[in-house]
Amino acid sequence: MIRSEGDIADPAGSGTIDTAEPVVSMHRAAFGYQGRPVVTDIDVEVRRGEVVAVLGPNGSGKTTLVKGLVGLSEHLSGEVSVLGTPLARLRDRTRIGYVPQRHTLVGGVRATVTEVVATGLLARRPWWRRASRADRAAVQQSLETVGLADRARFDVDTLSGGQQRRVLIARALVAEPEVLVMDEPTAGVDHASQAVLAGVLQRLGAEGTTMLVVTHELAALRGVVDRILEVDTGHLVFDGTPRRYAVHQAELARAAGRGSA
Ligand SMILES: Nc1ncnc2c1ncn2[C@@H]1O[C@H](COP(=O)(O)OP(=O)(O)OP(=O)(O)O)[C@@H](O)[C@H]1O
Repeated sequence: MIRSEGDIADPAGSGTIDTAEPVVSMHRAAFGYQGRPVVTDIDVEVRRGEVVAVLGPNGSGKTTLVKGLVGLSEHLSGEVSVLGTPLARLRDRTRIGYVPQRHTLVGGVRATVTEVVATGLLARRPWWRRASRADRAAVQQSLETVGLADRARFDVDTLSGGQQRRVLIARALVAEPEVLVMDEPTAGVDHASQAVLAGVLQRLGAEGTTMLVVTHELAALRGVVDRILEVDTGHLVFDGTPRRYAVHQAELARAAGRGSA
C-alpha cells in the first residue's frame, strides 16, 4: 500500500511556492530497457519546490525511474508529463538538470573545472560558438552555488570525489534547469564532503529548486528532503513526508519483530 501525504513543506518558508501545477506527473507509468519494464505502475506528482528523495534497495529501479525523466531509460507505458508537457514532446531537455550516478570526470582527458561546467551549456549553444559573457557569468554563478568558485581553474582530476560531485551538480545547474534530478550525489564520499553536498542541496531547496534525489543516505540529507518515495522491486511502496516515513519504518520493524517472536 502506498501511503501519501498531502501537505508539502515550503523549504524557504516564503509561502510563495506554486503548488498548483505539477512539475512532474506520472500516471501508471512504466520505464525499462529494450522494451522490458523495470519499474511499473508509478503514480506520482511532484510539485514545484519539492525536494523528493527516492529510496529503495539496490536494484529496485530507482535509477531507471529517474532516468526515465531525462530520456535515458525507455518510457514504456502510462502517462508522464514534465513541466506540463508530455515527455515524448518535451524538446528542451535543458529544463531538466541531471547529475548521473557515477561520476566520469576522470579518464584521460584533462579539463578544468570551468571547462567541465561549461559543457552543461552545450545543449543551448553550439560548441563552435565562443562562450558569451552571460555564459561565463552562468558558469561562475553555478560554481559559487556549489562552493567551488576558488577551484575554477583547477584540473578536475586534482579534486576529491566530493568536489567532483559538486562539479557535476554545477554542470547540471549552469543551464538553469527547472528540475534537478540527482542520482546518489552523496554516495562514496567522506562525511565532510557529504555535509558540504547536503549544504548545497539545502541552499538549492531553499531557493525553490525542485529536486528528485536518489539516495541511500537519507541521514545526510536530513532537513533538506521534504518528501520520500520508496521503490521496491519496481514498484512504489511509500510516498510521504520524512516524519511519516520514520513512523512507517517503525511499524514495519515492529511487525517484523512480532513475526519473529
Ligand atoms: N541499461 C540497462 N539495460 C538493461 N537493464 C538495466 C539497465 N540498467 C539497469 N538495468 C536493470 O534494471 C534493474 C534496476 O536497476 P536500477 O539501476 O534502476 O536500480 P537501483 O535501484 O537504482 O539500484 P542501485 O541502488 O544499485 O543503484 C536491475 O535489474 C538492472 O540490472
